[in-house]
Amino acid sequence: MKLGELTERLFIEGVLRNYLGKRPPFSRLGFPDDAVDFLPLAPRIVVSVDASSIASVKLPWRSLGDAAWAIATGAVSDHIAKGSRPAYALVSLGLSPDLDLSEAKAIVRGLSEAFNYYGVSWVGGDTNSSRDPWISVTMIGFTTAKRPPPRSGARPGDAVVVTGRYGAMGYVALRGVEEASRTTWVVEKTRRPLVDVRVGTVIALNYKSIHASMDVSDGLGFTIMEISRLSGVGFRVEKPPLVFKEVYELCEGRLQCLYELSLNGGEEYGVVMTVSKEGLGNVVEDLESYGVEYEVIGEVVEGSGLKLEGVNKVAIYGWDQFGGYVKSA
Ligand SMILES: Nc1ncnc2c1ncn2[C@@H]1O[C@H](COP(=O)(O)OP(=O)(O)O)[C@@H](O)[C@H]1O
Ligand SMILES: Cc1ncc(C[n+]2csc(CCOP(=O)(O)OP(=O)(O)O)c2C)c(N)n1
Ligand SMILES: [Mg+2]
Repeated sequence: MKLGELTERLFIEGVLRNYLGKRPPFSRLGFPDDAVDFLPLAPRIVVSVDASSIASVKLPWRSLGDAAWAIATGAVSDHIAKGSRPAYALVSLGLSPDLDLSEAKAIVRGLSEAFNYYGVSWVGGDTNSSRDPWISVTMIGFTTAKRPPPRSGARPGDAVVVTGRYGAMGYVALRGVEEASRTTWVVEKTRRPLVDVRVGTVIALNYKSIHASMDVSDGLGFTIMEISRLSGVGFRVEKPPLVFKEVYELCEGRLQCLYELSLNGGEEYGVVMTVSKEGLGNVVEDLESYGVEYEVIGEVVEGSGLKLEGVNKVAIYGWDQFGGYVKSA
């Protein structure tokens, strides 16, 4: 059956409502009301919206559910970088009347699985008709941090901490989708991108010493360049971030190769943070105690741009919604 035959009303009542979370504690409004309400779970409320057409994340080896998961993960990631615990999601869907009900269900299931994994409650949204299907996720989170770290706060002397593991999407970006689709580990690592929500807790605990922070959605190199540009500082990088074991094998210890694969890509949702020298010990201790994967890759310096120690210039491509992979350094 096509959505056009089912009607919006029956899709909402018969499908979507089964995936909505319980009402937030003490709320008065919720499905099927005009809006939702809730009590804040921490003093500072953090809100973001992140949308994407399904086509622009649908690598050939991703199912519709995987693509929906990827978009939900992108929305969670922005909160983590700001020290926020994402709690409630409102989702707008643009779906074609020609879409099979089974495909629409796969999208809704992918979103729901992601929200369950991250502990986010799907509390509302909006359903629309669109020829090119898209998903928009409005995320509401909370933080105890009095000053969530901005992109623009990096200072010379700060240590550069990068969480997460890299290299699989770099492989896709550099070698192309064709070759990547034949490479099992790349397919496995990129099918459903993951965010480590514990990083958000560490950032909230250490907000005083984390001067800048940004999530890696559009590529690690691009993210570093963006913090550099917005903070008016340079980055001196002495070692690559953690990469997947297959990347170590592939690069056979060649630094140039490790940097090329780890700095390019995107959708490898770690966080880049710059941390005061005095605060670094506590940040590292907290990352260790939560079992977060991280590496201290270098330091913030006076000047501008990204200087990689021990290698020639590495071309850096960032993901751009309009341009695809665009050279940024
Ligand atoms: N359509 C829009 N209306 C208002 N602000 C926008 C819009 N698109 C982007 N922005 C703002 O531009 C800034 C940069 O966005 P972007 O680089 O896309 O961040 P991210 O990579 O985390 O999605 C953000 O502060 C975002 O809120
Ligand atoms: C078909 C296809 N081409 C390219 C990519 C790579 N890609 C798509 S979106 C994206 C970045 C993340 O998405 P975006 O919505 O720009 O996140 P934001 O920066 O807004 O947080 C990347 C690397 C992909 N996943 N699928
Ligand atoms: Mg972001």
